[in-house]
Amino acid sequence: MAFFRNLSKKKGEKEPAIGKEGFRALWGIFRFILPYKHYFIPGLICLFFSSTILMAFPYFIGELIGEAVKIQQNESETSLWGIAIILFAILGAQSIFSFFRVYLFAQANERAIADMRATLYEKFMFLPITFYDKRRSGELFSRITADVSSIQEAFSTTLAELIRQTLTLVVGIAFLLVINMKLTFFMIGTLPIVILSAVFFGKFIRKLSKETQDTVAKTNVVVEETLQAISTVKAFANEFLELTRYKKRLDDVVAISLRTATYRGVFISFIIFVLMGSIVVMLWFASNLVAQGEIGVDGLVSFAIYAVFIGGSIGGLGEIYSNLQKAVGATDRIEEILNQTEEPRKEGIKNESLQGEVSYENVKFAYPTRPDIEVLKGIDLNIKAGEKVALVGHSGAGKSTIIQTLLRFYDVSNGDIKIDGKSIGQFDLHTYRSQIGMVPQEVILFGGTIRENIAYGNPNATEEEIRMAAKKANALDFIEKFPEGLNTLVGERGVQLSGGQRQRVAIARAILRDPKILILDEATSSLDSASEKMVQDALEHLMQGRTTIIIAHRLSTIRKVDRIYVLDEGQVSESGTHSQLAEQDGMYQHLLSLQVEK
Ligand SMILES: Nc1ncnc2c1ncn2[C@@H]1O[C@H](COP(=O)(O)OP(=O)(O)OP(=O)(O)O)[C@@H](O)[C@H]1O
Repeated sequence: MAFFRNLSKKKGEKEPAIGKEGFRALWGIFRFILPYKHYFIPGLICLFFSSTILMAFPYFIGELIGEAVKIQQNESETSLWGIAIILFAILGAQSIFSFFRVYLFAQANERAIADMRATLYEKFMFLPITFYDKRRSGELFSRITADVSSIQEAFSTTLAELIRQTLTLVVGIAFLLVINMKLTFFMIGTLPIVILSAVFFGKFIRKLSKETQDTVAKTNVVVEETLQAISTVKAFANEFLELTRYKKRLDDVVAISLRTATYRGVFISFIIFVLMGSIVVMLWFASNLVAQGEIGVDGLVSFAIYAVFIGGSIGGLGEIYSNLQKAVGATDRIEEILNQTEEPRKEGIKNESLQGEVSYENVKFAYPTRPDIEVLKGIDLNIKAGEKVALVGHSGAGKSTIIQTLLRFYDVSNGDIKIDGKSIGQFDLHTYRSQIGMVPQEVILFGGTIRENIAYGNPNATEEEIRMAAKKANALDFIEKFPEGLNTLVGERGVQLSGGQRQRVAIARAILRDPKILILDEATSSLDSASEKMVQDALEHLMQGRTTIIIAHRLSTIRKVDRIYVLDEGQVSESGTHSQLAEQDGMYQHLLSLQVEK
């Protein structure tokens, strides 16, 4: 039956066959178990005993029945109690070993799997942004969830099953040979017919199951998309359109599932016929041997039970193989991530406090995903410590790219970026980034409380410091209006706060961080004027005493900065104060005129 279960459980994905490499990968992932070998090895020993002890069971059942027949025929006077007690002793010993096998495996496994998840997560945290540019977050998410779970199953159930079934097979066949060689060879001769027909049909059914899974997956995409954008669906009054779309997909699912079910029905009845047929043939052959006196009733009973054990273990091998396949695939994908190079963690100047002088010297840069397109084409910037500058320019001119390179998300291919006269590559990454603060364009908060979100700027901050930061960010008033105050939950990604409120929480966070260099990516969508004023006041507060780089979308907010750099297609086309640039017949003037027209 395990074979049938396997078919229905089969997921849509197809894993490659397990080769030498696959086993090597699986062996490699075993390193996570090694620290817990003092649980794992005794677990293996218990598994060995629980499996082998059980193999004595059919033998004594045969003895019991054989003895009963002899008593009936007055050939023996022994009490059956003795054998029954042995059978109970076998069962008892088997249960104790099984319990410890499960317990010890779980002790090793749960810890090893938690270590594996932590190692992967640590990797995620320290992998460079370039890694994320090439991958979808949903895909990475499934590495730490589904793939780790497949490996967990392999380490706990699958491995145990593999050992148990193999032992059952080997010990079982050995017992059978002892009972009667002729019958054993006859059984081994009929087995391939059952196995071959199961494998042949099984493959066909699996293909159909995959089709069903794919169709179901497509249906799920519709639900996922519409739930994510439910406000858009409602705003366009397209509920019925979506419903029709979904029902159409459901019809497809029903059609293909029914087709698969028909074939599965044929398959199951066929297999049962072949299975039962082979049992009938076997019993016929065995009865002949009994009639000829070659085998006793006790031998026949033991034989039948061993045959069931062996049949079960062969049936189980299919499921074991497909689980191993899944685990090998998962291992490959996990190893691929674990082998990626992280951002440097320990190199460079540590604990140096920055002054905040920033200079770009002929910086050229292309994103690794598009190496042919140079986004920065020789940028020069000179920003003294404490100065406030703005970057302006058309969409796509390279403003955000300058910030990304300043944050060392990417290394530049040419030129140098220096802070306080030292190339940024010389600093320890943690020391360096912890002195840069950022208020992003689209503030995304973490789903906890307002307090946790502000404290993200400095996890060691005291309650007083958090309140002070909220006050300076003009956020304390609105926070205190919530009944829960700082303990108010912000909802997933901060959706329960307004845009302006979210920005002020982000400003409070930056104030608490107290960075030497501050990056303000101005929100493109404008807030209402009252809210805008509060955010602007909070930003003024935040900018005091720090080098500030503002990515400006609305030119009205940057009139007072020390210098404006106008970017055009990856180059600085003009720079100067607002009044200098406004008088110049250049791009800034053009941008200004565009905004006035609005
Ligand atoms: N991760 C990335 N990988 C590849 N190309 C990118 C990436 N990010 C941005 N680009 C490209 O680099 C160019 C500059 O983009 P950038 O985001 O720096 O412009 P921007 O001036 O900040 O624009 P906006 O005002 O619209 O935000 C664009 O052509 C963009 O398509």
